[in-house]
Amino acid sequence: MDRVLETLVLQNYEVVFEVNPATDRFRKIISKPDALIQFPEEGPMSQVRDFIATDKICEADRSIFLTETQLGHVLAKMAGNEPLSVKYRRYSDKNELHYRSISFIPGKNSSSFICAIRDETNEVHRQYEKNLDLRLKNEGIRFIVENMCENFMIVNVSTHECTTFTNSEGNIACKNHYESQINWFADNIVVAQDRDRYLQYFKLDALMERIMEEGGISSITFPVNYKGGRHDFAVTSTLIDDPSERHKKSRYLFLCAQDITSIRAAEARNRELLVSSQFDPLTHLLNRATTEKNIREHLYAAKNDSWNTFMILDIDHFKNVNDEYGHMTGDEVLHHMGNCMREVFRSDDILCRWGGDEFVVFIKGFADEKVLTSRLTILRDKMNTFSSKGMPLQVNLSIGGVCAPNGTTLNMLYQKADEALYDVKNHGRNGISLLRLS
Ligand SMILES: Nc1nc2c(ncn2[C@@H]2O[C@H](COP(=O)(O)OP(=O)(O)OP(=O)(O)O)[C@@H](O)[C@H]2O)c(=O)[nH]1
Repeated sequence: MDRVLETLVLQNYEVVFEVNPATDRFRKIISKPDALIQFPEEGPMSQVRDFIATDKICEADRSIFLTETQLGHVLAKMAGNEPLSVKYRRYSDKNELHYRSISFIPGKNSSSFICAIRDETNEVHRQYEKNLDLRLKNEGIRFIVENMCENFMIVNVSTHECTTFTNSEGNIACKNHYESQINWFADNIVVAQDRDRYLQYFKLDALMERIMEEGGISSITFPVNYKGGRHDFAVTSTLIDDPSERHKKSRYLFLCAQDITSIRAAEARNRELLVSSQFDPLTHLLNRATTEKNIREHLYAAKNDSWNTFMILDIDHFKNVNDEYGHMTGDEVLHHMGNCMREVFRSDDILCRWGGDEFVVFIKGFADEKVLTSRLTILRDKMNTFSSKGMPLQVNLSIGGVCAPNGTTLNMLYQKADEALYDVKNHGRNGISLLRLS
């Protein structure tokens, strides 16, 4: 068998003919026993073409097959030394699509050429699967880059070769060596004070270990100089196996870098908003709405046999302070009141500016009048010694309060404390009255 035929056999051709172009007749040279079509030993070449063109060929491929396999077309191609292989698809008896080809190879002399038929279905499937994996992988990367992060890096952990995708600059992908890339970032964008922390974290072995320790994903945030300003970047890393290399698994490190500057700023704004919605800006005590909510939550959750204390603290003749010393001094007094309350009560107590010159203290699970009175006395002393711009200004407080078991509603607590306060106001102010509900 000559070399051409040997090659054809090795390449798994099912049927090989020698064709005489002068007579347009074939002579069968090789026919594998499992060949799909068993052709006669010899006959007109048109018989082969017609048979294939009618034998369950895929409709879309028929006319191109007939055109490309015409003798004139075949001879013209071979004269130009162009290899000619016509691909076509046919359905099997089970209606499965098979990928086949018919190839035309020049013979030793111009009096004959070789025509060979082959089934390529398995190869096409293998190629398709590989392409599908690659497509899926690329689609996945594109999705992540477009939707989740601006910058993305894939590192082959065996070769340390890395590809960096930069979405902010129009999906630029560049190949590099992992360590060079990390060093480039360290030299060019990472803020100097964080350089060591950054380099330490991104040492490949250490990072891979950390990913495993942290359950498959590791994240870090560090500041960078980027787009002409200081930005916060969050980098999230994970390890994956390359899905397209089934037999020889390669590990890849995926790193997503997200600019979280605006998210951080929004979080800070939200925190500020939350604080300003809960606190009184002048005294930094809780405002009335938050206090009512917190007290109700406590009353709802606390044990029924516990006792609480609710007190209203009112500055005496505060209107006179404003009128005599001015509104600014009045504000200073209110501010001072807030500071004194924080000094005297515990951080766990609910301290509130209820409104105007009226303050509220709610003490959870505590109702010892003696202790409370001594605390209130300290508070009154502190307010008495208030001075504005070196000028002493005596500020007196009237305090009404109630110690009550937990089942008492907030409305009832307020009402009883207000009655006690009214009593103090009616008896010359500057005093304390604590009721005990049973
Ligand atoms: N400086 C200042 N004054 C305020 C503020 N809020 C309310 N006030 C003033 O607080 C004063 C409260 O006056 P009143 O309710 O008559 O009470 P009072 O003068 O303390 O009189 P008694 O409670 O009866 O002793 C009013 O003049 C309000 O204008 C504030 O934020 N700053």
